Amino acid sequence: GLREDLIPRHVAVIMDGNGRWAKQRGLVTGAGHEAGVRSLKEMVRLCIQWGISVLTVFAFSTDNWIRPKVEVDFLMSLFERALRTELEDIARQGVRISVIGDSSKLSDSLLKLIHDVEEKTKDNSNLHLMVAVSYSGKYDVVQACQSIARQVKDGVIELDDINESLIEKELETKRTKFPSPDLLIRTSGELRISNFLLWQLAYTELYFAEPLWPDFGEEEFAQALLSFQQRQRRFGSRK
Ligand SMILES: CC(C)CCOP(=O)(O)OP(=O)(O)O
Ligand SMILES: [Mg+2]
Repeated sequence: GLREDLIPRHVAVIMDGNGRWAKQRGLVTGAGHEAGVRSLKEMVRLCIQWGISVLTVFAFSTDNWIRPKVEVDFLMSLFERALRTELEDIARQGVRISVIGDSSKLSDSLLKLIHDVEEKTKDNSNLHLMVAVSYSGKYDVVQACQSIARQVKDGVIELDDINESLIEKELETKRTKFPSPDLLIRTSGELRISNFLLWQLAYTELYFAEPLWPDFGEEEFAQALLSFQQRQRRFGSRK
């Protein structure tokens, strides 16, 4: 069974397979995304139950903007609907929500809602849920570089001040206690990172699961954690 002392502090999830899940059932893609929201709610409940501190989920990539407009519009309205309907539950569960990603492409109403939810939940300490929307690992590194270059240009820092910890202070994950995921889970059998967190995944244990995201529940999550607990993490050393 799961060992309390070997629970990962930060779990990252690439929630993949919503479209295939809907197709298998002869449903429209949107039904798959709605099932995906239900799956995320269950994952949040389990993270709190098992004492995981940070959960970062890939909800929409900068590369997803090229999907059909009808699907992009549906997903953006689903994010808004989910935030509004779940806000009470999230607050009651003591979940802090942060949204990371390139907000320049999001609607004003979604941006305002995100700001309100982040403000309202900023002191919650049960689980820090970071939702990556219009996010990509390369975007994250670029925005960090731009911020650091601006500080050098403005004379705020010297070139010699640029090091790994300064970059980590500029990445979008700067807002969380444990920025580097201990475990990354990707569902639906795809074996790739797809421009999710990049810098932060340097020593993350990778776990690929066959089930489609809407079918990834308590049993599947427990299996992923069990696999994590059986790994010997060396961080480059010789053991
Ligand atoms: C936007 C993202 C969370 C949706 C993940 O599922 P998906 O639409 O990529 O599903 P498929 O890979 O089955 O098409
Ligand atoms: Mg996919």
